[in-house]
Amino acid sequence: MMFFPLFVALLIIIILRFLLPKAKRNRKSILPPGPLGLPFIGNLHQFDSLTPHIYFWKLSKKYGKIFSLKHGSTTMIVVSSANLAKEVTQIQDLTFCSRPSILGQQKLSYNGQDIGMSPYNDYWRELQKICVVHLFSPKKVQYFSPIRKDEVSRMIKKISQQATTSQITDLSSTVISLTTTIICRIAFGVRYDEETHERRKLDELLKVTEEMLACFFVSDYFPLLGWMDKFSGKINKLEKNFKNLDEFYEGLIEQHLNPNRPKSMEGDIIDVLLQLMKEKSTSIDLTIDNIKGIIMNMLVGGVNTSAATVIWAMTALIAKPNVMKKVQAEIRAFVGKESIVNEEDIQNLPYFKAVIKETFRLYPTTTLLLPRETMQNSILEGYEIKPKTIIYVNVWAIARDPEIWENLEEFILERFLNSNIDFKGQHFELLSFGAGRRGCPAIALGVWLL
Ligand code: HEM
Repeated sequence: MMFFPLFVALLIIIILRFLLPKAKRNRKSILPPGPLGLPFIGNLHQFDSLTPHIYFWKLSKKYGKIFSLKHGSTTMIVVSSANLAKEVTQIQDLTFCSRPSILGQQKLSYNGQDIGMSPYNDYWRELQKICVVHLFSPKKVQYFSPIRKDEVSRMIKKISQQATTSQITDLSSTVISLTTTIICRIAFGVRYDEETHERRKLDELLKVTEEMLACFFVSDYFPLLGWMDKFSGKINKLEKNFKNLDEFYEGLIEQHLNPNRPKSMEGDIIDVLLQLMKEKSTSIDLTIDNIKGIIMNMLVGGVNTSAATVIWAMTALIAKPNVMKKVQAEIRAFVGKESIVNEEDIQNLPYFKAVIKETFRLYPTTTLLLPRETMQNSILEGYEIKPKTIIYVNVWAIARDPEIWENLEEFILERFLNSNIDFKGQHFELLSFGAGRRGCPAIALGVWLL
């Protein structure tokens, strides 16, 4: 009975929409085309949250390289071509470079006090500067090189031992463990041994954090229905996750402030940030919450992206034994008796470099980049885009654009052997790290000097 007035109102809206002369409807339509949604919820009921990039790719086949959707009152635009990606991330970067405020992300980033989820403002600009100069500069990336070498050597030893005792190696968990350990050592100077209680606790904490960051909260689209998130238990889970993370960061910061801290903490990311805070050498007052937000970015932005890239590359090579043989031969010829490739030598391994590029093309880890939010009115491909519109760049679809790539579903290294296309944000057909102001600030760390 309670829903009857709502039902009548919706019915009237639908009837009016269809009774309106077509010309008048068109005149109102300044947005790019897109699938017809329902009143109030828009296209939410059609959304595929597990593989949104594939869903968007299918829509782009029907509605074009730029299309729009509505989620509640939020307008979303999806672009699926290299030219439009360039428009969004380079030509009109300043218009499209903010981030939407999404409940889970806001909470876990201390209200956007991190780098990734912060809106575009003075605060974000200063953090970006800190990243470029202090955290992920070529010198700093080089400084962490012994950590990467040590961890890769340990992994090789473990795999060799497993091979000699005929044990099966679980590639995914081995690689995820590697990237988690490296990021923990770089960010806060601690090595959590596998199979320890502390390590299992951290892995679980990260798992729930990823889940909360990707979680759908009704209140993001229907603020008046926020009670539904409480009712479903999501808010409780988010609060608990936040509290656990906060305690974890507090413990680490306390250890760093202790004069008897282990030597491994000297020069790590928390150490650098605490130093900057103490010196007051930045144009904003860096706070402990800022440091916590940045640590969260490193854990969330660094672990799974790097691991997934390695896992995809290995999967592609296993499926193509001939290509695998060629890459192995190139590496063995170069390495000689050494058991590990020095990072600076990767420049001399063109076939191996092509593996990385082709993996980034076919299996980008951040398939839609991070969502951008428009800061002002703008025109994109002739359409009028209002402020606070959310923009997605479908990198996964661009990698499947037949106007750019031949045999696009095939893992073919030759396409990169005699080409200058790279993934550093200047070639919009290969945007694995994004581009422009909001492009990945840790690209050098992400690819270890490639
Ligand atoms: C293979 C590894 C990695 C890949 C493929 C990757 C990819 C990306 C992508 C696609 C974006 C969004 C760019 C955009 O919206 O235009 C991004 C942003 C970001 N990444 Fe990475 N990333 C990697 C490694 C890392 C690492 C190791 C860290 C930190 C230790 C990191 C920290 C960040 C941060 C903080 C942002 C947000 C930048 C901003 O909004 O201003 N990433 N990354």
